[in-house]
Amino acid sequence: MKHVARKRFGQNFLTDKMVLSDIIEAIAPRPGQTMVEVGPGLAAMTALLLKHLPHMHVVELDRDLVVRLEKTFPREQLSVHSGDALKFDFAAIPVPEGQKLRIVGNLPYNISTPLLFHFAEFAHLVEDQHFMLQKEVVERMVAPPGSKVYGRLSVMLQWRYRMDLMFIVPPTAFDPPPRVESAIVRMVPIAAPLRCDGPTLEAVVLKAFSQRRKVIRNCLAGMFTEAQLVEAGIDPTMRPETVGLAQYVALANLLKPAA
Ligand SMILES: C[S@@+](CC[C@H](N)C(=O)[O-])C[C@H]1O[C@@H](n2cnc3c(N)ncnc32)[C@H](O)[C@@H]1O
Repeated sequence: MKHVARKRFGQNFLTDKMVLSDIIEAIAPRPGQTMVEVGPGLAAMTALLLKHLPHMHVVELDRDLVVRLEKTFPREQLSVHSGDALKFDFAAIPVPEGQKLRIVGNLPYNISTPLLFHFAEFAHLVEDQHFMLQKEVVERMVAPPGSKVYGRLSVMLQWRYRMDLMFIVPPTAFDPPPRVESAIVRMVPIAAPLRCDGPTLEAVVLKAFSQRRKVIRNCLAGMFTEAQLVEAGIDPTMRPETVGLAQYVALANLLKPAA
């Protein structure tokens, strides 16, 4: 029976064979690797990945799709985890000694930011992540300081990952087509991120970017004195989008030194 795409689950299914083959090439799956796909949908990517992998895991929220996946693929080939990826414990996936998990997915765009923050909790267990996301989101993720789109997402993710926008995918590659352009991003966790307390960094960055057009001294008034900004290597008249990751980390360490 034909599956009708559900908007509330962010369902835009990839149908373009060239794009699918480019994605698989970018992921470069190898037998023996432990891979989990988030939101497999109608298995367009899953089926191709399984040509390279004897087994993989998927996490899918839509129960109709879960049933379809279980009917299509034998259990020895596909472990289907029925549920919400935002609540999924990626640490529960068994990985052979000395190996790390690879995460892939054409993600539901309506929950992409919370999903990215959820994945970040497992960064130490992960080898890499390849995701299809809204192009604007990927541009924010990889933006350097000084860019108009550099913000909370850039700082928090660049603290944990090395990231590359691999290529752009047009709406015509999907059924139904989304209203926006998409992009593939590669995220490789940084082995030794700059030491600091994550929630404190998050709090500093959130406050800094809550009023982008003000100078950093005013954005962070009440949290840091001007002397502390200078101590962290920041000119108090800078705007939040020109302050680099190392400076935000230095500020977080002033509030709460890394354990
Ligand atoms: C953009 S579609 C991609 C489908 C398929 N991978 C493809 O490329 O054609 C997003 C998929 O994520 C699933 N999904 C949505 N929210 C989810 C969640 N919270 N946890 C797990 N899967 C979710 C949807 O049901 C859908 O299958």
